[in-house]
Amino acid sequence: MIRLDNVTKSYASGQRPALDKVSVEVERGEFVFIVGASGSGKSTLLRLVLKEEKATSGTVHVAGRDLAALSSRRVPMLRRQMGAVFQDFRLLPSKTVFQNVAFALQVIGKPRHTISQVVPETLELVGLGGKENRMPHELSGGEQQRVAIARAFVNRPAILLADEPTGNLDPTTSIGIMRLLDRINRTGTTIVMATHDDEIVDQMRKRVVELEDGHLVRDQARGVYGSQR
Ligand SMILES: Nc1ncnc2c1ncn2[C@@H]1O[C@H](COP(=O)(O)OP(=O)(O)OP(=O)(O)O)[C@@H](O)[C@H]1O
Repeated sequence: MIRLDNVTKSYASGQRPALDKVSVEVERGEFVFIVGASGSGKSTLLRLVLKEEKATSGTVHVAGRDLAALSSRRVPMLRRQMGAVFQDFRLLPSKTVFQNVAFALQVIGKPRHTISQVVPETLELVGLGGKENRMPHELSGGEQQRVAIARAFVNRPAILLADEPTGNLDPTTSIGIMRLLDRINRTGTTIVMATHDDEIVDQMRKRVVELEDGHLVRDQARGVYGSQR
């Protein structure tokens, strides 16, 4: 589903690369944590998969396509197969919960009757049934992240990328968000999540890929946060 072969990403010459000769493969339906200290390259890895950044060398394949060979015309097609959620939620503040989620379908041209059916279903799935008309500022942090997850998942993408999705949430709320991501993963969606949250990684016992200064230093099935090398 996702494959990086010997990928190096340098943002500026003279600086050490953000990723240095990283090779990793994620199969369809997997749940993978990317862990590592601040600056180790986690977000860079996710941005390469989203084709928001270009690898300096090496190749990135997503859903069978070499991203370097993908014309800019085809990028929207690629992005439709991926949802992304972030630490800071990134909701549209002047739109309701419903409108925030519906927007993701409007921009890809889905008809109104589909939107009016799929958005409430997805809000129900993430535990926000009945909150369609709230504004983002009327929601707790955990609820705002649920809206962001609904927006990322409403088009049922094959891949969900999450960059520190629990970074702004307290531990109890974070557990709820992880349960939701786990449920989405069980529907067959591949999930790659960058995180600093050791408790969550230790509880979930999923595959753990650890980065250190841009190097992949550990790839462990049913891993924990702390390195056991
Ligand atoms: N747009 C950019 N321009 C220049 N350097 C960058 C850019 N983005 C990231 N970097 C550098 O690349 C390295 C890896 O950053 P990255 O954001 O991928 O790390 P991270 O592991 O996600 O960190 P954090 O946990 O703090 O988000 C860092 O040294 C960072 O300063």
